[in-house]
Amino acid sequence: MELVIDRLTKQYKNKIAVDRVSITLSPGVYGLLGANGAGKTTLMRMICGILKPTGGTVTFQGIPVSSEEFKDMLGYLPQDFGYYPDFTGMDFLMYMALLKGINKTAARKRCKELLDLVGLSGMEKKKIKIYSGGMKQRLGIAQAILNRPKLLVLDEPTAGLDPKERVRFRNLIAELGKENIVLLSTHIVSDVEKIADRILMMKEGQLIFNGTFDAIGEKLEDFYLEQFEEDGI
Ligand SMILES: Nc1ncnc2c1ncn2[C@@H]1O[C@H](COP(=O)(O)OP(=O)(O)OP(=O)(O)O)[C@@H](O)[C@H]1O
Repeated sequence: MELVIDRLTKQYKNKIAVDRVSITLSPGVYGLLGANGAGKTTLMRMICGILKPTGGTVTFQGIPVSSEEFKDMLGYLPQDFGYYPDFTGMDFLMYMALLKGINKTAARKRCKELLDLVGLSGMEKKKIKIYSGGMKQRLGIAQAILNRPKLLVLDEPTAGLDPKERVRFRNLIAELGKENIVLLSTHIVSDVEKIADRILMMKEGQLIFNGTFDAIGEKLEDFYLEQFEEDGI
């Protein structure tokens, strides 16, 4: 299983948000690090086939990500995911499942299974407006994996998670990363150092590092800060 990104570029007027990024991903968990504005969201949206590149290509299993066929293999949690506050967790997941074309009986079974997996069973009949930030994030992850995606893309999924929720999240991601490609973005080093098998780093639209955590080890934080030092971050 391979996600092949080849010279991927996105230009907005006179701003190059993603600059000739080339990388091939195979199953595992990838942590995409970068300061605000580095181009993480733009890159992820192109990988998901929802933003058209200015140049370059993205293919998954040889299929262009702009194709309908690819959508069945993708799970995506956007940064600013719109939850419906008056929906219950179960209603929301069912709604997402039906949108993804899962039939009602199968959807009900899958939603229950997922609520359990993300530790939200017991909360499924409660309205989302009373959920904590971490609970909403877990519901977001549940909707992203409804269709058992082979490629899971999570934009800043660790925002708002407390330490206990972080552990739960890490275990869930590690499990999903065994057989699938999981790409998650963050600007916080400690969020990915224990989760990701590989670290990718972006700066001003370019991929400036691609390697294992072991290759930099405990110095990841220092290394990361060095890359952004001149920007005063
Ligand atoms: N629709 C747009 N029009 C113009 N410029 C844009 C647009 N979307 C993003 N940009 C610019 O492209 C650059 C990369 O933005 P992007 O959101 O991909 O970064 P990011 O690394 O995800 O940042 P953050 O961590 O803040 O989400 C930024 O300079 C941003 O201002």
